[in-house]
Amino acid sequence: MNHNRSTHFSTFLAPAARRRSHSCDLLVSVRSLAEAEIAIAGGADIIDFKEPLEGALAPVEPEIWRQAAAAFPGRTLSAALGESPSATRLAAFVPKTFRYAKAGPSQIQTTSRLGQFWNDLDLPSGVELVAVAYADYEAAGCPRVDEILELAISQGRRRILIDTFVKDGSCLTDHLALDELATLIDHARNANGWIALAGSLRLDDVSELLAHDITPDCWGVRGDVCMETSSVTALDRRTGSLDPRRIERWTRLCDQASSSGSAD
Ligand SMILES: O=C[C@H](O)COP(=O)(O)O
Repeated sequence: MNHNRSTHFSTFLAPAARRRSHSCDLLVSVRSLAEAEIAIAGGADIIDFKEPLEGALAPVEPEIWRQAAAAFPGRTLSAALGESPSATRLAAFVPKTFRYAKAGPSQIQTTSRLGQFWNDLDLPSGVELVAVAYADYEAAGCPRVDEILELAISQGRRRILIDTFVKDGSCLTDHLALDELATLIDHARNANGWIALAGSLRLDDVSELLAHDITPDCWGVRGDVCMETSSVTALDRRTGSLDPRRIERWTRLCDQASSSGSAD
């Protein structure tokens, strides 16, 4: 974890603001109904459908969304739509009982084009867009995280996910320093936003972030809840099978984070 890189942010606000009324959700990305059942049994709050083999935010087949909507009524379901133009093409197919849809900003170089991209997504009315920002924005060819957060706030969008675009083993904190993350969370909270952190995070990373009072509204994970294989590549890990014990460990950590936050 790199704590000492230069920052685009000038302020570092007090941790108390970050912990205000804090409760913490766990989002687990799954690629099938069978995986969704494992994630639900392990205590995940948000079941996010995506195909990890195809990229950071790649969609599963819309047929899997439809089956999930029928199989898991009452659960909080999310669909990864991919980047543009896939997201634009798929938005209207998200089942209306899904709660969230995530759309990636890669190769959209300006905030004005990104704002238009979001506005053009034809999501069913009950499905809320989660605006995604990539910590490795240069590799993704999109605006910086703080610019995307600002754009989301200016459009009245509450949900933002900070993820990584390149899944090569580097993680969120290799691209964003602690003070940057703290400032982003405070900024989102002050605008009544909800902010999720992801990006090849491991349990140890999350423990360390929590120890530094980095307390988002949600942690998102795929790779670290998959079985460890003999292969060491990050791609193999995140495309492997889900490990129920690891999901439970993440759930426990989120529960602890929620209870310590709500005591403030
Ligand atoms: O939305 C969250 C992502 O699915 C996280 O995936 P990852 O932990 O493999 O980076």
